[in-house]
Amino acid sequence: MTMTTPYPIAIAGASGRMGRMLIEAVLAADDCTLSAALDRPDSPALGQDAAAFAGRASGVTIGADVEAALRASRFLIDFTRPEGTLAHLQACVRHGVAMVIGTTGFDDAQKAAIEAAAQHIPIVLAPNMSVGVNVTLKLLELAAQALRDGYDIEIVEAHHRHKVDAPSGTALKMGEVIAAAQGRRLQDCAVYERVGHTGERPAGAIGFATVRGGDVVGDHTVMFLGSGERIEITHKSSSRATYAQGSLRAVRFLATRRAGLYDMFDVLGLR
Ligand SMILES: NC(=O)C1=CN([C@@H]2O[C@H](COP(=O)(O)OP(=O)(O)OC[C@H]3O[C@@H](n4cnc5c(N)ncnc54)[C@H](OP(=O)(O)O)[C@@H]3O)[C@@H](O)[C@H]2O)C=CC1
Ligand SMILES: O=C(O)C1=N[C@H](C(=O)O)C[C@H](O)C1
Repeated sequence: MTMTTPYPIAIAGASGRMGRMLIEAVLAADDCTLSAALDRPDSPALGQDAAAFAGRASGVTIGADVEAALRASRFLIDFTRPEGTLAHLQACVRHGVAMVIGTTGFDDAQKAAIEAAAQHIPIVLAPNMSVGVNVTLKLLELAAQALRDGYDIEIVEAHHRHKVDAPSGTALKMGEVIAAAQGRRLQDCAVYERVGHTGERPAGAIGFATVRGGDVVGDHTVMFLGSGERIEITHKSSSRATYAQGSLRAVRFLATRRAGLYDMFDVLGLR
């Protein structure tokens, strides 16, 4: 019987909704080990055991020393905020640590910084790590090609009251996938707001609508609205565990990859 060394994984945003889900997933996976848990220097979680929220002891204390965390790690999974991810990115390049980035809400300059870092380390960047959402993106590619003419496209997403970015990274990715499948660019056709006397809907627009409230984990619906019929493609998340499991699949994928920027289509073989 051959024994392999488990992947040493640091989790950033350890006390966040996704951070906790990821810590549980890493502790439950035979091929992974929790090497470090990071939070902000002013976080009340510092000094606690990383699994204390679940009434368990992991033996890993939540800290704010990024350099020490990365010295002990081969991978960093980061679901924080764009500024946090960007700071961690530079540290990962210095330490040669591979990254799985789930954070959303990056601007163009921040995306360019991630692309530049991927020349030095392997990175999986995806606004949604769930298998179901990524299969939905493939369905949207097909639908967008077949429903190119005569169908108006609207994307509606709903999330919990704590979400800070809109539209969701997933909704934006859906828009990008649809636009690309139709030979267009999202920035040329996206409509993010409608208020007052808007006039008639411009042909070819891709509209976005955002709902925020309660504890909704993440719902996305794309409508293709024609004359006499409409097609709706919906994905609903009922647990954040799917994002955590997808992130561990991304770690396993990165373990055999050189520097480069990858996404969940690469991880799941959907390209
Ligand atoms: N790709 C995917 O599949 C998914 C992506 N997401 C995305 O992941 C991100 C996190 O979501 P969620 O877990 O719900 O958010 P939370 O607010 O629950 O958690 C964020 C964590 O990151 C920490 N943090 C915030 N700012 C910084 C910073 N500048 N530097 C370091 N750490 C920081 C927070 O600390 P503190 O509490 O002290 O602020 C907290 O621990 C969001 O962008 C969300 O859209 C979410 C689910 C799935
Ligand atoms: O903030 C969240 O919760 C989620 N964020 C991601 C996004 O912005 O698409 C993924 C998922 O929808 C949950």
